[in-house]
Amino acid sequence: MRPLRMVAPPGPQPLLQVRDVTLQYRSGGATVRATQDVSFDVFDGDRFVLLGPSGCGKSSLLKAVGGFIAPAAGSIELDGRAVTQPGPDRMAVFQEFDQLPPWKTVLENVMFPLLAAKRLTRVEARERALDWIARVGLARVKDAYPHTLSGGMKQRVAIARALALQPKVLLMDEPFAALDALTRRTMQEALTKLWEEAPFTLLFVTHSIEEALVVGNRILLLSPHPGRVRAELNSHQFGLASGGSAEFQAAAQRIHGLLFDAAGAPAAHEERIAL
Ligand SMILES: Nc1ncnc2c1ncn2[C@@H]1O[C@H](COP(=O)(O)OP(=O)(O)OP(=O)(O)O)[C@@H](O)[C@H]1O
Repeated sequence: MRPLRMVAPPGPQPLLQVRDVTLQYRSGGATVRATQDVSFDVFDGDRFVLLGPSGCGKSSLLKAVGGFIAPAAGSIELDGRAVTQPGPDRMAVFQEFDQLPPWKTVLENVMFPLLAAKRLTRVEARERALDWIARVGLARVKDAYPHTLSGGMKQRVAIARALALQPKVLLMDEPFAALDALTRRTMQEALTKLWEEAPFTLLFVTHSIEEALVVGNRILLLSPHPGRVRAELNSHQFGLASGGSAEFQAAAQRIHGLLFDAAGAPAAHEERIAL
């Protein structure tokens, strides 16, 4: 079945081009296919969400864009260059709270990649790190060690650390999934606010339909294992304030239908649907 392609891409050249990407793993002598012929474009300033059921290959796609795994078929280009390995132009934030070295303070954690990239002096790196720590609201705990911070605070450090390096794309793999509902909401707000203050390009993985609508301006729906593109949707009309609205609920229903319900599945031809 051909995927729905609802929206003409905004802007001329995509920053990130994913073309017909098939990802697979060797596991115990067998081949596990994670995605099949997945294509999408991400444009500068997009908040692009990969949404789909567990096991559809969202994390694998993020890892491939990160340069951690190579496609078995297809290509990934960032700014016109083939992605072949990890690089500081693609910083990642993961779900796990243990992604920060525990022996470094908040400030040292944020400074570390800046120093490792060797683009800034120590003084400049410190200044940049302090700025980002303040932007994520952690100035007060800049000298604290990760084990003294809450899950939400640790994720804020990880976000500051990633954005301080000014990557071309920020990769986020279910970054708020391990947080309680209230903190998750606060983190969605914090991320949106950071983007509004200084837009960056985001590739965000979630299996929460609501989170996809709130965080993303464009959403790629993937079918169950192995992941194929099911549909691509514009969701820029929704934000943090839209949560309870009838329009938001209807959009969430519609996406649910596209993902899980054969009756709600699109016809075998391209059609335009409004969220
Ligand atoms: N290292 C690996 N070795 C073997 N198979 C793997 C490996 N990593 C992922 N897979 C398989 O690839 C498929 C896609 O996994 P992936 O983690 O990318 O999906 P996902 O959509 O991110 O799932 P979830 O939402 O549960 O995190 C799954 O069948 C998974 O079991």
